[in-house]
Amino acid sequence: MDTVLPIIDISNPTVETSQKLYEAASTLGFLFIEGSGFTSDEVDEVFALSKEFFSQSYDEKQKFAISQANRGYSCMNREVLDTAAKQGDPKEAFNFGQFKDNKAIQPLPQAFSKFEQGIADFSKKCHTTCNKLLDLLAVALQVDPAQGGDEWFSSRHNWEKVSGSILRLLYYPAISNSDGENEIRAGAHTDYGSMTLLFQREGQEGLEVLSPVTNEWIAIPALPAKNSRSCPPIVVNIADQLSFWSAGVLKSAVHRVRFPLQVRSGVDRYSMAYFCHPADDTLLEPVPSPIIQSLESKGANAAAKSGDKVLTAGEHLIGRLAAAYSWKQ
Ligand SMILES: O=C(O)CCC(=O)C(=O)O
Ligand SMILES: [Fe+2]
Repeated sequence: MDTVLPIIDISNPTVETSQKLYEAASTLGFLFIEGSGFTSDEVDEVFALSKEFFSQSYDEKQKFAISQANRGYSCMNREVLDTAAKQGDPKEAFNFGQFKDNKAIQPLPQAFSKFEQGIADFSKKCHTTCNKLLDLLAVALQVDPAQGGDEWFSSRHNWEKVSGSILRLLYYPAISNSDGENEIRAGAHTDYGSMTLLFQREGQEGLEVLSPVTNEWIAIPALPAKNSRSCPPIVVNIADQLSFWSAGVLKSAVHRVRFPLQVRSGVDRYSMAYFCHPADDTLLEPVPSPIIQSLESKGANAAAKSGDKVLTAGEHLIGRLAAAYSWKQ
């Protein structure tokens, strides 16, 4: 199928798969994966819980208001993704932090606590999928075997270690106003972690990517599933920390959500994002890759090269969240 993004099948990955992934990651920074192993049933189940939670009253949801640890409910206009914007994003979200022994480390509303194990499994599967993609990127980057080789990235994303990884349910209610067509529902931003998986629903499009190649906004479709068992292709995007590690060779592209069709037809958008982060104590230092070293690139980690202090993943995240939620640091 022709789409604006490549669709990469990761069910039986080869060196060619890792090349395709690298190609997409180093140009647009966005791609679709299929053959991920997620079934439509397991994805639909989490979307159903999401719908149930967001349909509750404001007061009910606010009992789980987002904390500085970035867990819980973020109400309409709470988060300012584009920090240059005057007002917050007209969207709602619920963030699940890490799970320990399949239990959330945050209070959960009833809509979720009854399915805690299922959400923990889903979150872990997202994390495992990201680690599979990270290994494939390391193959393409020919990371020095003596320094971690194909597992250089994934060894920094141990599921058991404390990290900023978040499973986020998103809800963009249809807003009927005349200029709604241009309404920005999630301000332009890059993601903070290493990479993000995004689950969308057919007929509820809205994601747009600012192409690092042409500097034009590209509308990302929501594609149908390949067969009745598997879930629709999942959007994958490179985020800031992979860009840091790769001196900007892997692109953490700016993206946003803007309602085109939905507003006219009055359809809500539900999406789910898994923000995969390295362990908090991970140093954001250059990846030992001959490919990166051979490319002349002014990357986000230029500071590291100039001898400045190298940030840890945890330090970097605190700064970004403080800006989006006006937390005091
Ligand atoms: O809902 C979407 O499609 C995108 C959300 C997003 O980019 C984010 O939450 O970082
Ligand atoms: Fe994002």
